[in-house]
Amino acid sequence: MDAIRVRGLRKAYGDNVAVDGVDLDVAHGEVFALLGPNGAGKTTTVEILEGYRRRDAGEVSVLGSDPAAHGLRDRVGIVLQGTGEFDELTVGEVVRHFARFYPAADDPAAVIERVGLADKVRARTHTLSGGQKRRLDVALGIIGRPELLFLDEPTTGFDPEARREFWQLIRDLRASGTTIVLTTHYLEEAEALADRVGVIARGRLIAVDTPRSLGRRDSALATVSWRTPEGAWERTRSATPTAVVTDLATRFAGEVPGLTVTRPTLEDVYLEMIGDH
Ligand SMILES: Nc1ncnc2c1ncn2[C@@H]1O[C@H](COP(=O)(O)OP(=O)(O)OP(=O)(O)O)[C@@H](O)[C@H]1O
Repeated sequence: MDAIRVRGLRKAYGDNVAVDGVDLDVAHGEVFALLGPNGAGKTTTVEILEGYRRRDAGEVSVLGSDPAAHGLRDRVGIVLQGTGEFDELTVGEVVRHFARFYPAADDPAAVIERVGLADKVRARTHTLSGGQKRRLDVALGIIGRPELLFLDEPTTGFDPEARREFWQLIRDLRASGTTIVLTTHYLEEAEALADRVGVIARGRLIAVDTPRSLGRRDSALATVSWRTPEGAWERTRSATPTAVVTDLATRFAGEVPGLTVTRPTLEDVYLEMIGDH
């Protein structure tokens, strides 16, 4: 059985239909990224799966139960969009405090180390930087050793190095069997982490695929570009870029100036996809 199974999920706020008939399956051990523009319905969907929000219609099963009916607190970890502040408490106190809520909590010191806050154990949470607060949120999400972890825009405000460290943390969790559902606006993050991505636009799931194959990206035409002897840039789109490059190499009798061969990025296909909706 899948970790998550959703059929015909619907949620409206007054006249505003935020989630409009979403079907979704997430396998055990999978990392699934939900992409979509602001207001597309990602957070609403995820909050329904977490049991934080009630749905208007549809079937939802999370780890075999309906999140609206059953507490899954011990088995599910949740990182909401931006909290990370606990008044005068220190990082160590907050993580130790949350650890007490779980029957099989991880070691607080080890978790703090894993999220890269070891040198902030004694810092009061309100003194942390934005990115450090998000790291604390992540620590609280994983302290209970969840089977399933929800992360809503987990790396917003992270510097590039912190983002890479966070990606490694997610890979470690995946390797230990944790199922992960994350929302993100960073396409390279989805590409780096996700087994599959789902694109939500206006409350509908318009595509689900691997990052490599989304929008038939893997079979899209390649763009070959190079510089002519006169110094102008030339480019051509081709299904057989190797032949184009071979031909250029012959023509230039060796090195082709400024040669690049590119295919559409995940961001390219994503933008094209949501532009149509
Ligand atoms: N508590 C609420 N009350 C009323 N409307 C809401 C509420 N929460 C969300 N909405 C509306 O539902 C729609 C979907 O919002 P949601 O937060 O799910 O989008 P999102 O895809 O997570 O966006 P973002 O990328 O900006 O986080 C939006 O039109 C939003 O205004």
